[in-house]
Amino acid sequence: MTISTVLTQPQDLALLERSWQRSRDYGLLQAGRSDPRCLPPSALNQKQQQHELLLRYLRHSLPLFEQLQQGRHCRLIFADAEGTILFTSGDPHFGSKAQKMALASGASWHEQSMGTNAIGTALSEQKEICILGNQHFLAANQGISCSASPVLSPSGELLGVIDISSEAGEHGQDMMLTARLMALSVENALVMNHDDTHWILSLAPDAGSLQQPWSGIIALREDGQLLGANRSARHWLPELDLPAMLSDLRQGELTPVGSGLALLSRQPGRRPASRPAPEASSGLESTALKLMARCIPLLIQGETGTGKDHLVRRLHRQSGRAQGPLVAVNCGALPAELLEAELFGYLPGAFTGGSRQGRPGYIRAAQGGILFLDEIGELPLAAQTRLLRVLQEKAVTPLGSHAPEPVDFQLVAASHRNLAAMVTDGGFRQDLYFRMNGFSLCLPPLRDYSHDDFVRLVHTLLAELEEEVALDETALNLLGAYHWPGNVRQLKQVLEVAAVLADGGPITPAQLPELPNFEENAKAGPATGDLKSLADRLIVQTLDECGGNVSAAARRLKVSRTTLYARLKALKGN
Ligand SMILES: Nc1ncnc2c1ncn2[C@@H]1O[C@H](COP(=O)(O)OP(=O)(O)OP(=O)(O)O)[C@@H](O)[C@H]1O
Repeated sequence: MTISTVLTQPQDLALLERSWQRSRDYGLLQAGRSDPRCLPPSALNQKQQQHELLLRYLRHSLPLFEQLQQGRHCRLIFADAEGTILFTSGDPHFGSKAQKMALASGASWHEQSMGTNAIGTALSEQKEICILGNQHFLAANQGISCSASPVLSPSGELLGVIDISSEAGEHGQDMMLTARLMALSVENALVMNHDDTHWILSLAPDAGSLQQPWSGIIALREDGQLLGANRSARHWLPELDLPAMLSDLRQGELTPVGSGLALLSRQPGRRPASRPAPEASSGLESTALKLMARCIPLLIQGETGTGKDHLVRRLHRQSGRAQGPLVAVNCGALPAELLEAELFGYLPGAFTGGSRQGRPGYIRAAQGGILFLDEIGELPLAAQTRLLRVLQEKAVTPLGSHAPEPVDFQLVAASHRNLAAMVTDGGFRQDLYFRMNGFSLCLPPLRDYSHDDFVRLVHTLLAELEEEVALDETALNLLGAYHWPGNVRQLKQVLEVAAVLADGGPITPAQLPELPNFEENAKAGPATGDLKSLADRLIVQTLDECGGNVSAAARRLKVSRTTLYARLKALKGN
């Protein structure tokens, strides 16, 4: 996707008219209520997890927002590509009570439910947009003004928008610029911190613009393979021979390239290449890669948080299609009525409410790369039939067209649902199931990991943390005894929290956060329960074995005496 960086003026009447027309076609009434659809907390949490890196970088850029909008009554919002708000910050007093609720996390600002608005319209038009007061379609939203700027992934997919909303009369043009700067800084952080990044190539027309948020950034692997680029660098890519440049360029020296300048630097804090890669291929992965080389579809099954998405990204990086796009589509997150249009694309005017230019669709966007259909079990039957035809004919016919267009992509599908059972129940087409299930991988839940695999994963996750941190054996054993209903996602979060609490020292049982005890899923045996009660049992047992000597027990537990006394006091209190 390319984005115009020219500020879209509010008087872009053609764009507004298109959006108002779509709002009417969605059946909305101007005088209607502004009640956004709201996600339940579990679904919101899942979406926030999917964007956890992006949200982390957004939080890191908050000082920029605060500095630029100091004292203004406005809110900063991030909404994902479906228009769902995943993050808000800024003036908590801005807006009426209703507006506060409508601008809260979980609310959807897709045009379909909210009509013309900066978030939904920026997503539909895929460009920066400012919607002022009465330019909103719903009268109920006309008290606010908003500016939204799209955020792209390192491979150019639309991830969502950053929006700044204020009272209608208090909206300055600088808010659009702030939203754009925030979007650029988040995009740049995503490119620079791409897993595996060893080299950063900065590009700009002159030395003064180098390393500004709007200059080009390309992330490269140790061997010069492209990992990602920000939106400015994408214009330069066609004229660059990256591996050759990597051998010619000297680190830290400004070098003329085409009509501009390039600066090569090593990613700060990048660990030496000799350190084993945390994602060394397992036997299963190398089998999957061999099959992918023959374009055989893969089906990945596993509970939530077991690492399906992570695996697909690893496979993409190691596959012959690494230079091609990885287009990830969550079939469960797209509204059913939009799914076919988004997946298969459509011609201009194919249906009322569609973008005037038509859309290529995700399948064509995956040309030469991988199409990852997550939650494939949520695909409606009509879309299943269409997808089957695409796989059989290796061609896609966009909505409104009769001319099939050849496509070449690797299909990887994933589901946490039992698809075979869905086939039996008639919820999933059997022929599609067989067609896309060339090879099936099942990712085990964390509770079924062997001790060695669990320890290996813990070390991989620790190695990914920003700061190096050690984990003592008692804490490791406690973690191993827990049943991890949220799988790798949950373990990763626990380690992140514990690392912060450890504050530079090793993680000991004292730093492990309290975890929910979903007993029904717990491992059998005496070592079940939440971490806190496991830790308490261990403390009592150790103290017993040390004959009540607190100093000896603290030494054995590898915690300070003060920590042990504090735990004992809390235990007594209970
Ligand atoms: N092998 C791994 N190494 C390091 N991190 C991992 C690994 N597997 C998963 N993760 C991390 O765990 C979290 C959850 O993984 P992921 O999103 O891939 O799970 P999922 O099975 O796709 O979940 P869902 O079904 O809920 O979408 C992510 O933050 C991911 O980076």
